[in-house]
Amino acid sequence: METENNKRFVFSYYHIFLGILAFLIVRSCLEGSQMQRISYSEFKQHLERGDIKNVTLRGDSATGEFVKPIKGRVGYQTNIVPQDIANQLDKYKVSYESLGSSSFMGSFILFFLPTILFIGFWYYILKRGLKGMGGGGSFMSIGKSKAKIYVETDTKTTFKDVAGADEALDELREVIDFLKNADKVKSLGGKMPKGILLVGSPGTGKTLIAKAIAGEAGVPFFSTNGAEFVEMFVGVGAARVRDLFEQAKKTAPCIIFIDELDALGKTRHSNIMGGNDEKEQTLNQLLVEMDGFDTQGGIIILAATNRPEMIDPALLRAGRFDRQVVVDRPDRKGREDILKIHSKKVKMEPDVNLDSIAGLTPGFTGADLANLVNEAALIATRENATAINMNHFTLAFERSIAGIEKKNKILNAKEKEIVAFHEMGHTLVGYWMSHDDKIHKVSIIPHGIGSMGYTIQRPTEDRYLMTKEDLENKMAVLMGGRAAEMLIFGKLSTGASDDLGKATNIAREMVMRFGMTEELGFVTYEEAASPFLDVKDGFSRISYADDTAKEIDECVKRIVMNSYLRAYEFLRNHRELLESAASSLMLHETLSEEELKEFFRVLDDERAPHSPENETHVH
Ligand SMILES: Nc1ncnc2c1ncn2[C@@H]1O[C@H](COP(=O)(O)OP(=O)(O)OP(=O)(O)O)[C@@H](O)[C@H]1O
Ligand SMILES: [Zn+2]
Repeated sequence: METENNKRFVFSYYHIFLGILAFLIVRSCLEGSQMQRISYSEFKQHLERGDIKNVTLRGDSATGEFVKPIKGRVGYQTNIVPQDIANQLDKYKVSYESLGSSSFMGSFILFFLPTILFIGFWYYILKRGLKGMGGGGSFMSIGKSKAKIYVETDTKTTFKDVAGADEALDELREVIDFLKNADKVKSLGGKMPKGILLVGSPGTGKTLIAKAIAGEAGVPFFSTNGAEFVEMFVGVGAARVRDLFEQAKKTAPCIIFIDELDALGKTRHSNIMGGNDEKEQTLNQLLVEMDGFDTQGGIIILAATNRPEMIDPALLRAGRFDRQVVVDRPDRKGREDILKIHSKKVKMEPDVNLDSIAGLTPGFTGADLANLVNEAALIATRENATAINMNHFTLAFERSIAGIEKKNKILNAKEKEIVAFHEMGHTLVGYWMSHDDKIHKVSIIPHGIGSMGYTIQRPTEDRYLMTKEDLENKMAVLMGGRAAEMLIFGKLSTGASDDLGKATNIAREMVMRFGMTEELGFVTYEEAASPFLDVKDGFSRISYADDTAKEIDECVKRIVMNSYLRAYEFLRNHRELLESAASSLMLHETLSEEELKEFFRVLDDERAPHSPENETHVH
């Protein structure tokens, strides 16, 4: 919203400029083309012939219309002899008026104002451009306060206003301690991350969380939007970034929040023509500012995005936004809590069951739920009800679901079932194959583009070396999703393509890089890259024969298939466990490490020794 307003403001500002200019130019052109310049004697001849219709006197200058067009001109302009003119006009009875001797102002407006406006306009643009490029410190103030920067010095929002994002909040708690005790941390020489990137779908509460951190820590909250920085004139965005940091430094400790960081885009490599200097300059300025201050000053920059892949890698490097916190869509319990928060602001009948509404709304974000409560309140008002009842909620739900389904990927009951089995397949195989790895969390809440649910496995220690067996286990875990789907539904779905891709890559590496197959021996078949050629450009040289290529493909296929069969066998032998775990996942949508223990206990009893894996994130 705010972005829009600001843009409109900026646009109209320039447009008024251009409008006046165009008007004046067109007007003077029109006048010029319709007006004939004549000498005073010519004028007197016309007077004699009765060609002159009227006369307007402005000091020494006279303008007016002919009775009928002469040489295509309807009017004339001439310089008069002031002592003579009145007599002449009276003699021929031509109507005239005098506008006094304001000819200076008149010609000033007519001739100089457009020029001045024009020069001023370009001067203005040039100066702003220069300023952005780091020139002309004396013009500093020109760029001030153009970007919409919101400052809240006394934020009332706290963590109490946020629900269903406990993990994200836990990760951010230390930031609050840091801001609260900025002085102490400083004296101890402690280090904090400068930038934290909140990643999550629109409406999951990223802005809310950032504000709540400021509220909890009791520090000012500067917020702005990445799109604010991208203007049509080079250098403006960079100037705004500088302003923002200048202001923030004065009020440290504080939080700077930049929404839609992705608006600054990934411009640096994608622009062959060298265009879009504006984005690049803005981005560079942000990098400079981030590198230029240290967190001991007590400024923490939070940024939000729902398209982390669009963010320039330079922004993610150490010392910048090197910490990422995922803000997920809320699970069932989270949704209930969010509903509780928002329904506190309205009046509700006791029959309203928030838990069952939470059950109806998988995939809804915090913003969607806030809207739902709002909508229900509107419906209740329209019905002149004294409080919101369950019926109002049902109506509101029906109204909002269509839009939300379109906007988000919301699973229907059948899809939910398939995804639950798929994810549980990963989870159980994962736990079985690698007992050292902790399964951290499993969820069927859509997580991002191209993935349905997810399973997060955390390695208990960092791994540098992996054995053949490790890799095979890893592949089996990846194949566990599809294996579970096949076992239960007997059908293939598209949900496993990401897994298959990852498993295939591992198999390829085993064959081609690690020399782990008997058929192809301890030989690497890596594509030999010349130092002068970029492998990614497709110019790499293949250092093996066509027959070998075929053999490699077959080998890869066999390895992947074997891992699939291993996963399938395991799940077939534990079908009951799979079913009960999947139905629990369907109900709760997310299962934590703690909640999974119940199912893992069954496996613990028959465990075979296995080795750990690296962290895998399988879909
Ligand atoms: N976890 C939550 N708990 C409570 N309310 C929430 C939550 N998430 C969102 N909301 C509600 O939705 C509103 C909009 O959320 P917010 O603007 O913070 O989302 P966002 O993730 O920043 O979205 P965007 O990516 O569009 O900027 C909040 O003001 C709040 O009322
Ligand atoms: Zn999967």
